[in-house]
Amino acid sequence: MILEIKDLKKVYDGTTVVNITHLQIGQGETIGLVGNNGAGKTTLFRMILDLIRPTAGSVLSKGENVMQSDAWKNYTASFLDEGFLIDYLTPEEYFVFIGSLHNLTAAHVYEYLQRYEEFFNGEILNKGKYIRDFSKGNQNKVGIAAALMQNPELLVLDEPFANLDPTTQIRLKTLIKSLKQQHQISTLISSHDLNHVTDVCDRIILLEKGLVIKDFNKDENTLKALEAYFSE
Ligand SMILES: Nc1ncnc2c1ncn2[C@@H]1O[C@H](COP(=O)(O)OP(=O)(O)OP(=O)(O)O)[C@@H](O)[C@H]1O
Repeated sequence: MILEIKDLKKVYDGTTVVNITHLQIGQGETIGLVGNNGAGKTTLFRMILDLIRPTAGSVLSKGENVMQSDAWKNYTASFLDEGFLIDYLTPEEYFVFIGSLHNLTAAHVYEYLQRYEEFFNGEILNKGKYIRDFSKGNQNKVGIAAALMQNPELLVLDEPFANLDPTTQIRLKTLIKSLKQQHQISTLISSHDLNHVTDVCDRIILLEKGLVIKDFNKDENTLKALEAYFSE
């Protein structure tokens, strides 16, 4: 087990926005987190990454509380939003910087980037532009690729398909699936795209008003079941 959530609560202005009694995430699981706007997905991710503190409860990563240990930072990579990027760098500079945090040389980083040529679709590298001047979709590509580059054991992506063009969405799904096959990586993906999330994930967790309403392994009926749930 890589993650364990115990009695986790976040309360804003008297409203409980996350309320999860117990949740376990196993090694190698690809988990899709779905739920309508305001369900608490991003808040949950922020507590998993110790970006915000819970009102109560804890997140344990390999048994250690993420608020009290730094160990998880060595094997966890994430991209939640553009706040993770550094606007005044070019994508190349940003990748080299992130690589340096993980002891990757610039040469390693450039070698790694070649593998993502298709995903970048000629729009990211050698443009002579700063990250701030890229479109939102292309900024997302930079953030996602930088997260994948860290070769993490736990990968957390908040709405990675949003803002990507359909071609890149499909390429991202292929990337996530191949990562899963090659490494025992655990992945948490939030998404409003029920098609993509059921395609790529083997377990789906449905949040509503901060509560886990459903938690099930994917089978051939999952997409229909989710569509029925959300059309009620
Ligand atoms: N800093 C904050 N202060 C007050 N309320 C907040 C804060 N951050 C989040 N919330 C509230 O918490 C609830 C959950 O928000 P969250 O962003 O986690 O939902 P989400 O499931 O990620 O939604 P979306 O699908 O729209 O991204 C919402 O009602 C939101 O308004």
